[in-house]
Amino acid sequence: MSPPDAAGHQEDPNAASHGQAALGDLLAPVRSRLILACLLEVIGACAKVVPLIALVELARELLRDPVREERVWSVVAIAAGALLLRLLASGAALTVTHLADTAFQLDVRRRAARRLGHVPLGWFTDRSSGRVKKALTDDVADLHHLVGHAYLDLTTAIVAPSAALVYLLASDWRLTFLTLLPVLVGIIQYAFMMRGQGEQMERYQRSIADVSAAAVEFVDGIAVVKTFGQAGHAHTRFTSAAESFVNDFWNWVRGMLRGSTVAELALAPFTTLLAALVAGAAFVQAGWAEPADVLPFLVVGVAVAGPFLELNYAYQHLVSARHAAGNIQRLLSTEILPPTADTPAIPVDARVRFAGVRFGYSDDTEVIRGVDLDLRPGTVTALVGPSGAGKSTLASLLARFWDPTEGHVSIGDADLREMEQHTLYQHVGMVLQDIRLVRDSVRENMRLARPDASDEEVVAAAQAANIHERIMALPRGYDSVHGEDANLSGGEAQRVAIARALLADTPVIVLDEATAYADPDSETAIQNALSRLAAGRTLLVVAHRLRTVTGADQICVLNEGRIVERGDHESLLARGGLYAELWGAQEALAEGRTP
Ligand SMILES: Nc1ncnc2c1ncn2[C@@H]1O[C@H](COP(=O)(O)OP(=O)(O)OP(=O)(O)O)[C@@H](O)[C@H]1O
Repeated sequence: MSPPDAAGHQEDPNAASHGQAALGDLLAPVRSRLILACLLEVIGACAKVVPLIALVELARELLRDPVREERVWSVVAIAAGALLLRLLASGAALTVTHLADTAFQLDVRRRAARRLGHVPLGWFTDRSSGRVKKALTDDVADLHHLVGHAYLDLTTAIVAPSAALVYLLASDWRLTFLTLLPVLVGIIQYAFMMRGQGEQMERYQRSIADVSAAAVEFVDGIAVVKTFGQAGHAHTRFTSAAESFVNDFWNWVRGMLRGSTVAELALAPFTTLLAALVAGAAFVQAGWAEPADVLPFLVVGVAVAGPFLELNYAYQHLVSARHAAGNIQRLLSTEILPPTADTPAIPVDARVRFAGVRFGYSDDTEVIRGVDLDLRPGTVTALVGPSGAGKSTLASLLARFWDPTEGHVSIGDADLREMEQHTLYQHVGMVLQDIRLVRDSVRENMRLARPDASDEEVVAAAQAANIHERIMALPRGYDSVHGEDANLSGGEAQRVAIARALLADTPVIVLDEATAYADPDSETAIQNALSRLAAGRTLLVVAHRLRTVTGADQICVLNEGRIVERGDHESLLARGGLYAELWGAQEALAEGRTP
């Protein structure tokens, strides 16, 4: 399988448009619970309007002569009952949505864990880790707001005004129309303002992304740009992105300022009240209504206009939730390794074979262009060659970071694609250039390879990797936690990784740039550790310093994705080809001569 976004994934700018479908898919398991919650909220929203109507009826009753005490008490009881019902129904609705949200988050995180457990290891770069974090924390939090609150807010914002409207229409349709005229104006004004907002919103999001990118670039590269006296240049990039953001934002807001002031004024409860008062007074004067008939419009009219702004907020949440759902859905559909055959292959020995292997990170550039290579059990094979020749890529195929696009890689006659993951990693161990220690004790970091290893075995592996003394010098020895009280240098972390590989005791080992961090002191320690690791195993070493691999059983010189020379050190030197050239250049450098 080829990497879907190995070159670095850009967030899909059209995520929002795919978002609706994604949202539907993601929420499918909790849809019935959400419907139930919305139905409960409908009851709560209707009950919310009842006390207002009761207030009107109470006022009407109190204006009568004589006052019917019994009726007054029944109206009060209905109002109190409605309040209680509102509390219970909305409380129950909130409980249901929050339970649904918990189930939804668990489902998303489980699906993500299952999916990511089957994506190729090469997919996990810093950038993709950032995407995973964003999707599983920020985007899931955005959806929490939608699932937990916004659907209910939306329901109340639609149902409560509708119920109030029905009551008003039943009281007097002409007064209803006049009272709600400003609301109508406000809604039309809003609709007018919202035209083209999608485009503006996208421009705004792009400006924010530019500012973030410039800020990250500025902060990440500050040491380098300062070293080269270019801090001013990086600073200019950041300020111009920020200025362009401010301009875009101001143009957008300025255009909306007048319109939104008019709309908000028209929708303000005070305006509805004023309209009801003016229209009511006119109707009473004209003899078309009694003063008591105006009361519903003064009290309940406000309930129609008020929730409109809430409707707007709930809609905004829906829009951002769609965007978030798009991101989560893309993470959950990350391309995975094809499933293993029904009868998984098991290696018969530690022989490694690359047969006609071709691979590219993208369809248009091939990095490995037809490699045939045999690694006999118990031998050391070194991959050398110019930078960018494809050495690390070829080695990573043996640990199944990616699958070849053509040909195959096998261990003990078992194609890697036909092996179960755990079988593969029981056979192949890795010490890579990018050493990853997890935030846990040094002991547990080593035990990652074999959780059942005893303390004695851990210490023995650390001794063999020449790192035991250093670990004992840490504040809490083997219990020191990486990143807290165990701050290991690159070379030391590498020896921990070698100890881990020793503990894993796999018959095949991939070593990538095993001497990258070595200072002269630790180089000997690392080399000794490596010799112990190599003993009896099949080793594939990516080497930059040719001196470290002169003893290898076989040295393969890679150039532009092909093996151009192979043999042992002596025979390659005698041949006078690329290897001899690289050797000459490195020796000259080591001796301080110009190559
Ligand atoms: N994850 C990746 N995504 C896309 N391209 C990549 C990736 N890793 C490596 N490449 C590209 O593949 C080519 C081979 O890289 P590779 O790291 O395998 O070469 P190398 O011989 O190990 O180089 P070096 O000695 O400099 O480490 C290079 O052009 C590199 O830019």
